[in-house]
Amino acid sequence: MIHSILFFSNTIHHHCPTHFLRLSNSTPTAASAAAAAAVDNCRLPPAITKRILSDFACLSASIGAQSLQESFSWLLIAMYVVAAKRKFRLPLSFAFHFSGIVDGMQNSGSLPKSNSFRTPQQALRQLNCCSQISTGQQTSPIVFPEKRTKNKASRRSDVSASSDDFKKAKREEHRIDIGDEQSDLLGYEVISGKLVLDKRKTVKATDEQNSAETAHLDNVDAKLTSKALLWGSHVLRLDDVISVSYNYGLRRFIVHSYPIKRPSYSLSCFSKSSRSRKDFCFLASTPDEAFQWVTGFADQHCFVNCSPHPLVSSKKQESEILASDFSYSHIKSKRPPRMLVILNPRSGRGRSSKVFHNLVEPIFKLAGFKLEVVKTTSAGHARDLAFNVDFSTCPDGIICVGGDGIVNEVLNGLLCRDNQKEAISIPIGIIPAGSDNSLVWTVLGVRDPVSAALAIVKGGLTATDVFAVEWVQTGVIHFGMTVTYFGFISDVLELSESYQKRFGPLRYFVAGVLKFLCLPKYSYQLEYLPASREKNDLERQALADKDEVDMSDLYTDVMRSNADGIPRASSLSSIDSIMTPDRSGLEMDTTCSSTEPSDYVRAIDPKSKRLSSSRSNVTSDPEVIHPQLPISSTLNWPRTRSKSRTDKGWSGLTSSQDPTRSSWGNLGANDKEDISSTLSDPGPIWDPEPKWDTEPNWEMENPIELPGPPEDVESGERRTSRARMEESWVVKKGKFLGILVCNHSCKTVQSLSSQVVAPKAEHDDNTLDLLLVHGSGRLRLLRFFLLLQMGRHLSLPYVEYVK
Ligand SMILES: Nc1ncnc2c1ncn2[C@@H]1O[C@H](COP(=O)(O)OP(=O)(O)OP(=O)(O)O)[C@@H](O)[C@H]1O
Repeated sequence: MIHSILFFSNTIHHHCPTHFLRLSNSTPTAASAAAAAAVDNCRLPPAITKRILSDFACLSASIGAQSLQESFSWLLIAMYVVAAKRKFRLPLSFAFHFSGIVDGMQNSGSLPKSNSFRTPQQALRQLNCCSQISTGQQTSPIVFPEKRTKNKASRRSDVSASSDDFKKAKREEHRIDIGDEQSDLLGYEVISGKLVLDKRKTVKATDEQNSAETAHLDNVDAKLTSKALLWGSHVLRLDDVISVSYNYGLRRFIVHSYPIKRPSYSLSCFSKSSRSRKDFCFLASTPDEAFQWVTGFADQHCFVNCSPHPLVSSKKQESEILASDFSYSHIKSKRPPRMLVILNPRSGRGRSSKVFHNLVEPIFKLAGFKLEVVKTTSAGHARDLAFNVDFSTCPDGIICVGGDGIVNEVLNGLLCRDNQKEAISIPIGIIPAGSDNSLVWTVLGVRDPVSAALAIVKGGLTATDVFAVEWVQTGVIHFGMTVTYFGFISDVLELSESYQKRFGPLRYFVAGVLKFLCLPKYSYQLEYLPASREKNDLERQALADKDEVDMSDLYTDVMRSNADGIPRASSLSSIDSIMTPDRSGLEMDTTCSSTEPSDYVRAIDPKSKRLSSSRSNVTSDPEVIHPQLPISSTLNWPRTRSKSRTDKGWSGLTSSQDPTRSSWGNLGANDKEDISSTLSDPGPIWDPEPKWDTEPNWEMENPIELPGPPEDVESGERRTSRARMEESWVVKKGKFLGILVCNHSCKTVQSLSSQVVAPKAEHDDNTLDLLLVHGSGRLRLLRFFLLLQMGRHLSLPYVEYVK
């Protein structure tokens, strides 16, 4: 609405200058005074009121108005424009509320009597008409694009509407026009006609056959577009629709939705907007039209829960019904997805089960999901489940209900499987029900379980980089998607494990205080490869050389391979790239080690150094940066995005290259909860297309590039490129309070403001962002954490940020 009004005002400005001249004989002072009084009556926030009046002053000065009523129309437009700019929500009904205020003022004598107040839509329509005349073109964006599906409903209802209906429709006409003005935001029209919104709580199946029962109900113009259902002044976005319930042969169908409910302005400081279930029961004019409406929803990828006619069970009537009402073909709805739900009952202080069963499960049920729910019994259970699950039982994905820890376990379980190729393509859905849900908040901008469930129902995939951390002593690899720490935070997380039973979620605080009181000095040598443009170019070149196809291509392929065109099941995230352990581990200590940028970070503390059997040269100067060539030229070739090779070859290689290490599938004791749990980042853009229902075809050539050994034969050109990349390695040695390696910007979940830890980091940019907190001492540490809370930590002179 708001945007379309902005759009309209632009249209007016561009196409209708003569019209403005015609209106320029107004009385600005009287109009301003009346406007001030009317706006005041609306009780909007003072800042917005002020802005509206100043915008109105400019507007009326530039266009003028023939009458006070004209002025009010412009004033109302100014209100919507200001509200749009300020992201303040004026509901669609506000125009009517405002006109009521003006009428009230007129009746009470505070404004001169006038003809009926024109809504801005009417004013706009008039102006727009002029613009069309003056330009001689059809410029109005009001009109929906050509109907894609001609339907009987609209035509027939037009013809068959009774005169009463017609009068009612007339009454409602101005309302539906509001929806019309949003047409640019609402996509193309699928079907339109008359519908009755039935608000009766209990309705017998036979009631609707009796037209007397529904005669008193209002018949309104309704329209289903590719993005919303509109009726009267209501707009229901299809993104908020879960499913449609429908009985063949009836006029009635129910639209199940979870629209966002925003708190009223006065309460907006205290309560957040939330989603809650709303079912809208509609009656079409005929069963035939109802069928078409429901088919329209199915065409827009809404799940349709079709049932037989309620009387079909009654044998006596069956033949009659079949003869009269069941001449319909079946509605082709999307295939209900099958998923595994892994629920950590301990998450979120034991509230996760309640969250799932009360809030989330009903949504999945409405959407027809077939779920197998498994509750974890201990730490590590989720990883075992993901490691062992037969994908044919959950082809559409795994939903994690809990905090970041459970997601990380599932990720690690999947990536440790023999069939990684298939495993990394299994979508992971996340229902935030833990005490820390930074990943889903970070990557999708979703914090509440209902929105997360809705996002899963709607489909779409978000590709996410995955990094690997390797314990050099044991060779254990741990995967993560958020952040990995060295130094103080790492120690706190480790210590907190031992307080899990005693302190529960408070354990982080207890461990933090204890560690702070006996803060050690952390010395590290750190090696990293800064992400430079040159390096990125080289990498891109290398990838192009290798004819690389990434994950998104895979899903595109899957989409294309879908025979019936219904999109595939999806989830909140999928694993886009995997870091490989460095095969040259015999020569050096690495924490991450493929040539993905994330593996361009290595750090070693003295303890690791002692334990490590092999070590590259260490520089003696603590803060000296110098180029180094730490990697043998054949062993560190970009692998994650290169041509695929067999799964076994990949995991087998690690052990064959380095007998001291276990394979990738090592489910070692060092695997613990993702230490990303305190941090997150703002979400990416969803893949706009839902991807339900496409069968993955694992037999086809899988374009996912799994990590693998480098090509044996390399061109001289490539070798040169790599040598140049390796030359840029930076080595830092000294004391660090902490080293944070972030895969995304890490918005802190707890904070009210939206400051982030690593502002330049993104979840899918093939780089990791390093935050180096140099030095030692409690005061420094305290300052760092205090400024982190305010988002100003990067201003500290001892904090270094490297991409
Ligand atoms: N049934 C269980 N009993 C005990 N621990 C479990 C169980 N299931 C999973 N866990 C462990 O609990 C850890 C934390 O789980 P999760 O992140 O889902 O919840 P949370 O509420 O965010 O956790 P936190 O306790 O960190 O606040 C996981 O890493 C997992 O290893």
